[in-house]
Amino acid sequence: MTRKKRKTREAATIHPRNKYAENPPDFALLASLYPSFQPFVFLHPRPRIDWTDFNATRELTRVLLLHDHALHWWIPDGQLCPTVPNRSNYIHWLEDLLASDIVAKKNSDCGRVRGFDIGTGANCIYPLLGASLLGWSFVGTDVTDVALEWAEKNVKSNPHVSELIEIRKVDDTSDNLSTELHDSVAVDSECKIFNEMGGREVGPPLPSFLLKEAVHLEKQYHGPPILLGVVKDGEEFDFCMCNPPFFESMDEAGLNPKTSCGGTSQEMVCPGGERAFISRMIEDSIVLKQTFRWYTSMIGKKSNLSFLISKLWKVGVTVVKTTEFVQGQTCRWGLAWSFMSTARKIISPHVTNKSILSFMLEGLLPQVSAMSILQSVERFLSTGGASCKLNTSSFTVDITASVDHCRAIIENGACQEDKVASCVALEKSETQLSTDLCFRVSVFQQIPGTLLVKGSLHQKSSPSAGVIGDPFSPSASEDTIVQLVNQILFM
Ligand SMILES: C[S@@+](CC[C@H](N)C(=O)[O-])C[C@H]1O[C@@H](n2cnc3c(N)ncnc32)[C@H](O)[C@@H]1O
Repeated sequence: MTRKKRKTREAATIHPRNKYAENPPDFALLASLYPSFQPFVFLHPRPRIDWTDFNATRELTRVLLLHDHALHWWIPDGQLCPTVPNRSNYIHWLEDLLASDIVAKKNSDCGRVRGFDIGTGANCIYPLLGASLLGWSFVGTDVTDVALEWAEKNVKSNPHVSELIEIRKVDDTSDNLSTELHDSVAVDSECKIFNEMGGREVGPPLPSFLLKEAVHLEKQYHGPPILLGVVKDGEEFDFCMCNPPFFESMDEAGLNPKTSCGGTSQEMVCPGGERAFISRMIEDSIVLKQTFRWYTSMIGKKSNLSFLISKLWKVGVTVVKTTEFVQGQTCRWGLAWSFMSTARKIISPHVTNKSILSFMLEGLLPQVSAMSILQSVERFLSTGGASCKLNTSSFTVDITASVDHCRAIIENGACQEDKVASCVALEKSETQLSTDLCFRVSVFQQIPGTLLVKGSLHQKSSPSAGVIGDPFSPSASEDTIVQLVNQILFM
């Protein structure tokens, strides 16, 4: 890539609030201000450092943290050395996620944001940046003694933020506990599904496909606990973040000869690489659900990004967001997911007819098209016993269903389709089905990755339409439709 192209690409991807977006580090100025940095700076033909020299990159990080963030910082030889502009991008992306109303906000800790940094490292970079830039509080975890010792040192060297940061040791031996927790969830849920198929109502089960994933994923990651077994009872966080061990082996880790940011095998490598590590994070998040408003991780390989996104949709998250972090020739991705209910963007101010409701679906995979959404709506509702007509030219599905059908589908929405059929069949035999809802679901393609979903109530043949307090009143029906559409889309 030419320098000009690289500069344009970087400018396009560095976060606009990043301190270095407009003013990249000025090596000549820093060298004149900090004599210890001078020996590492080559002034001609333009000021630069040797990125393959660990001492140079560490000194650059030290002076940047001191000069721009008033942070005192150091790491021992060979530990992973973070680049400040790049790590700041992740913090600002999190800030955007937290500020957005995509998922409901938590009312924790008097509005103070609380984060959880998985694998904070000796450098403790994310808690230090998050606390100093934005006043966030953090729990930073790690497994190695050197990381825990130096993370503590880096926190204590900065009394202005030290109250905000707790360094927590991950107990290596507690992996059994985490595995047991996963196993007990799996067994418990399997029992629930078994009972339900026997015709007994025993509460909403976890979908069985999720259990297969859980068992499958468990086989891949055999490291120390990540979230489950580390997060304490009753704790809640606005987000977790993670720069995981990306690689499966040290050979793979040494593939970029153009930089030397160090990194020991404990920091860089885990069996199964980042795919296994983040898969375990996903698995933990299925159990911890709303303990975190956002679960996030950095991803190093694009192929893993698509693998993990499809995994997330399968386990029933409500939203997935991604971003790209580019620095120099390094490109990384950010992946975020949540189990919180998504805020529906109802376009009601100018819509007087409240029987039309619409909301946006954002952050969709490219392969999730308007037609694929409509086809899943049709398939899902037909299996549940509703009558559906898909119109491929107007991008609509017209649906006629009883309110009981709709409710059964909503209540059993986490079931697989074959389970829904049996749930609804059960309902049918026990319930008097009298009230029909006729509604249309339309899907409009917005910008790539964003669809507008509209649910409109067409007619309703209830004798008690409009009676206040009637569960089948128009507003209850609208609510039913919106819940139903949400259920279908996020199943
Ligand atoms: C790639 S380093 C990231 C360090 C730092 N956050 C950064 O961005 O520079 C990954 C870190 O995760 C730690 N780690 C590995 N497995 C872990 C686990 N199960 N829980 C917490 N930390 C873990 C490693 O010791 C290492 O410090």
